Amino acid sequence: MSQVKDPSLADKGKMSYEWARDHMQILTNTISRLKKSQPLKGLRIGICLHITKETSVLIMGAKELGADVSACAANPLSTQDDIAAFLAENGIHIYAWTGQTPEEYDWCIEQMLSHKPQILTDDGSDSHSKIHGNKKFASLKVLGGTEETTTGVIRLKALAKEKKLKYPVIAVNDAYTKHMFDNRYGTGQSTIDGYLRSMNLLFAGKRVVVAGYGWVGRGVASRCRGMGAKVCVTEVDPIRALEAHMDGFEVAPMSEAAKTGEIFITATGQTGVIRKEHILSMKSGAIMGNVGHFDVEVDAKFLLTESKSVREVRPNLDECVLKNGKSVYLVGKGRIANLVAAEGHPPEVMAQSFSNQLLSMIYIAKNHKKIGRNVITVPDEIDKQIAIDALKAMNVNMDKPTPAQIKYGQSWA
Ligand SMILES: NC(=O)c1ccc[n+]([C@@H]2O[C@H](COP(=O)([O-])OP(=O)(O)OC[C@H]3O[C@@H](n4cnc5c(N)ncnc54)[C@H](O)[C@@H]3O)[C@@H](O)[C@H]2O)c1
Ligand SMILES: N[C@@H](CCSC[C@H]1O[C@@H](n2cnc3c(=O)[nH]cnc32)[C@H](O)[C@@H]1O)C(=O)O
Repeated sequence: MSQVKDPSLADKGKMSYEWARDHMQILTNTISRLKKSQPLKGLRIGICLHITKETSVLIMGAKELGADVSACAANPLSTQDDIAAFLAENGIHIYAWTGQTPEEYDWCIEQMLSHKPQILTDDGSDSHSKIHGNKKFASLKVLGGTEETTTGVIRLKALAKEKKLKYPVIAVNDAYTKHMFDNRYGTGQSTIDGYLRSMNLLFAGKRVVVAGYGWVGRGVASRCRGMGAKVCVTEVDPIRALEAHMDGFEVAPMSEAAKTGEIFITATGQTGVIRKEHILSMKSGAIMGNVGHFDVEVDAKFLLTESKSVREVRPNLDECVLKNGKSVYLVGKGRIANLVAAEGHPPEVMAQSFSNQLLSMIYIAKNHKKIGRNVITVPDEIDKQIAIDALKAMNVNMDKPTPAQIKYGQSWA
């Protein structure tokens, strides 16, 4: 009951799964610890995440804890086909392959939902939003859900604000052990990886423009600086712009940065951050892409449909010859470059995010009635425990406050 690109890739996928699993100690320890008690026994779990080697460790973990799992991709271009084949061979109902059309992407989400998940885990809220916006799924009885990323949480909070949210959701993104590490260090590294695989040009000495100085933007800007680039940040929030300035970055509006930038990376979750007028003012040779959310941060539609000509000059790099005669380049069709042009975040950082996911699924299973139709954060004790586990996995020791320090810290005198 699965649909993947090539089932014969399962053995390759198994090796990839094992490589990730062996570097996701926090997650695998949690799975081993809970295996005996089977906290997800008999539950149907629906997963709409990037189908990567790290995600396969989470999915196999949920299965080991007793769940019946159906899965689809959270992006039409991010599926690792060997991993999808491995999961299909291991009893997961999976509908995912890379290079989906928008219609196929939609169809796969619907197939995943056809397994009637009781707990729904999403990345970007495309499946949560389908349940809320499509009558076909109105009768689905979802006990609760989780959400992996910043933009997905924003969409769910908007539903809750309009009192339209149908079930409780845990905003996994909002855990400290998720956004401070995954969004910053994970995206920081995997963005460099994605851009390098697609363009294979030198960062050192280049003028890189990073749009957005949130968790993702900070990570990307700092890693680009580490590669020797001259980084300029664009922002709309005065506090974030001030922070970027004091972190030593140049800060400018996009209309100015566009004229001098050589590599552009958007990380805002917004729409129309790099627009037609910016693109037309860029230097010939400029390379742009996105690591925020949908393919609307950079105006990919303008580049891909209104250029004089478009050709893929390297994997995941389109040369767009504009009507003004300049050639500019788009990474990964404007979709998240770190997952489309590379393999997404490294396993160690996803171990933290996915430990939050797994423990949140279990929390929903036990507490969904108590939470009500709200978006809540990951309980503090889970967040802290993951930090403790991560330190242990990385062989890092820290101090404990002494009784005298605890007393001193609580005293007004
Ligand atoms: N590619 C990945 O693997 C990955 C990982 C984590 C998060 N994300 C996504 O990246 C996006 C950013 O996430 P975050 O956690 O950094 O969010 P955030 O809210 O911390 O930061 C977003 C920043 O963008 C700024 N911004 C908004 N509109 C802007 C504009 N027009 N120009 C310049 N700056 C603008 C905001 O002021 C804010 O500072 C979200 O869509 C999130 O879902 C992607
Ligand atoms: N559906 C949206 C979601 C944005 S992706 C952002 C999320 O991807 C997650 N992510 C990054 N790398 C990986 C990975 O390798 N495997 C699974 N998820 C990942 C990460 O936790 C982050 O919150 C879109 O495709 O545009």
